[in-house]
Amino acid sequence: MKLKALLSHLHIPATIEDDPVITGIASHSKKVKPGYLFFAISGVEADGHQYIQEAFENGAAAVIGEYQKISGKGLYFYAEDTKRLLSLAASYFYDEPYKKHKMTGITGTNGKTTTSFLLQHLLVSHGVSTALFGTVHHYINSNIVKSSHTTPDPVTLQHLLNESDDQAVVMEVSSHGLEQKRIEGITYDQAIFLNLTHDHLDYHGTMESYYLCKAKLFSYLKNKGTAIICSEGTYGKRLREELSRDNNLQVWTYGKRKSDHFYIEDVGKESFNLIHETLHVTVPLPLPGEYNALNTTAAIAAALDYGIPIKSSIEYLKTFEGIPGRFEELTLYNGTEVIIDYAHTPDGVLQVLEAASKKAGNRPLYHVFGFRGNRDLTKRQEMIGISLEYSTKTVLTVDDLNGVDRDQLVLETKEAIPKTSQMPIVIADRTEAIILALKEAPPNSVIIITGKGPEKYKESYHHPSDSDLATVELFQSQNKAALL
Ligand SMILES: CC(=O)N[C@H]1[C@@H](OP(=O)(O)OP(=O)(O)OC[C@H]2O[C@@H](n3ccc(=O)[nH]c3=O)[C@H](O)[C@@H]2O)O[C@H](CO)[C@@H](O)[C@@H]1O[C@H](C)C(=O)N[C@@H](C)C(=O)N[C@H](CCC(=O)O)C(=O)O
Ligand SMILES: Nc1ncnc2c1ncn2[C@@H]1O[C@H](COP(=O)(O)OP(=O)(O)OP(=O)(O)O)[C@@H](O)[C@H]1O
Repeated sequence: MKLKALLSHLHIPATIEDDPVITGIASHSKKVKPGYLFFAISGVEADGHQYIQEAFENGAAAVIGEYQKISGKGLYFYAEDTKRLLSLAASYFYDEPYKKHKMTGITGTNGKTTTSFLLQHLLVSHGVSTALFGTVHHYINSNIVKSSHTTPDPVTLQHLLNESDDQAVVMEVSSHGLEQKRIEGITYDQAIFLNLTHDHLDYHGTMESYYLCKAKLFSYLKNKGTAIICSEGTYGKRLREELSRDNNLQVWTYGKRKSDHFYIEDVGKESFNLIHETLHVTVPLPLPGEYNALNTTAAIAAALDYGIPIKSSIEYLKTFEGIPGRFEELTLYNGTEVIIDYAHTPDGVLQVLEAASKKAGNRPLYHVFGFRGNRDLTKRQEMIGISLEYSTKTVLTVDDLNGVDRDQLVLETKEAIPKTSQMPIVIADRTEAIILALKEAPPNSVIIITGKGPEKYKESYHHPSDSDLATVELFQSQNKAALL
């Protein structure tokens, strides 16, 4: 692709004699190769304009930045909003690959991974080849691609969209992705709003700006595209009101009210009832909890928009195999049931503990979890409060340190404990904390470990294990051996 064509697509005026061939796009100076177009971006940690020289040294054919002028030599163009331009350029460079697929974007504080796995399962079961972008992994042309971000950076995203020969693309769209305009240059056929509750206030500042950021996903919908909105919660209702004024969209709501296009009732352990227009059906619950009945309804509604009848989706749900680290269950030799879950927000913890305590009934419920360093501190106290309310015993530990000293994180965690009579145990070593719960919980208890889900530990701990599941399995194998 020639530089002039790219600049003209981005509406950047340029009078240049040479028109070099652009061989790639980059926003990180160290990824620049000869012939690349480099975008200088002012970020949270660094300022890409400081790396322009390095980009030229690595062979950049040209640079686009937000400074009016730069010192030094090289083809430089001034423009506003390089984050947006980077995404538009990447989309153009890779031939606007969204056009090859039917595109679904899913946003919300919690449930993006769950809903995207469910929708992918329904589509694939119906014979629609489906790519997936998300936290656990990306999935392109039936191959798993490692994921470093829920919503990848624009160059990776557009490259993978171009690589994908899949008919459909189901994409988790994070608020960071939206704020950083990573999805600019994509038009969606359908977009799903799951919920909005307390998270990421370290980044967004207020719930209002967090909401406005999430709501932006719907501005990327095509004309007559479908908006699927969970109308539970104030923000879902607000979005429904705002979008229903837009005659260019098809707005479907789901929730627990008869006024919803898809409404649910009688959520049990195994199934729930779904009502859509004149259809009343019983749907198998693929994962426990009312929140998963809602996630499943979102996936069924999205599948219907793809032309998949609800009754077919119900059949397909019977073969859903679950998701790593989302209410993942295993039973110990002594009858205790262990649940590994990715809940890491107050609402996520509340929902999953409600489901776990229903499962536990009169049996003791132990809860092990910790906080990530350098992430929204304001949600911690609420999360501990919820844990203390639902669990027989709470064991607090650490999650990823993210550069924070472990003792410091433990101190911050202790400071977040609400002043209640029931004090949680605090154990700095995550493997020790899990093993303590496993040892202490009487036979036939329920133990829930939240926060990390399937992710590998980033820290090293006392016991030789690299994930919550591996720690439980280590304990299980040692104790089985002791019994023999
Ligand atoms: C806060 C945040 O989201 N930051 C993301 C953002 O970084 P940034 O724009 O702030 O970049 P920066 O590090 O300040 O650097 C500024 C610029 O200088 C450039 N640079 C920097 C160094 C250098 O040597 N040369 C160079 O050119 C950088 O490439 C960048 O363009 O853009 C980068 C490139 O796309 C991302 O890798 C980075 O993700 C960081 C690592 C991150 O942890 N992000 C998380 C919070 C995130 O995005 N999470 C969401 C899911 C959240 C959830 O729902 O749980 C996700 O979608 O994954
Ligand atoms: N609809 C929901 N409402 C509230 N909590 C939910 C919902 N769905 C899932 N959860 C809880 O949130 C946790 C994370 O779920 P999931 O991974 O599907 O969300 P996510 O939005 O993809 O999160 P992330 O982007 O951080 O990975 C689950 O393990 C569960 O505890």
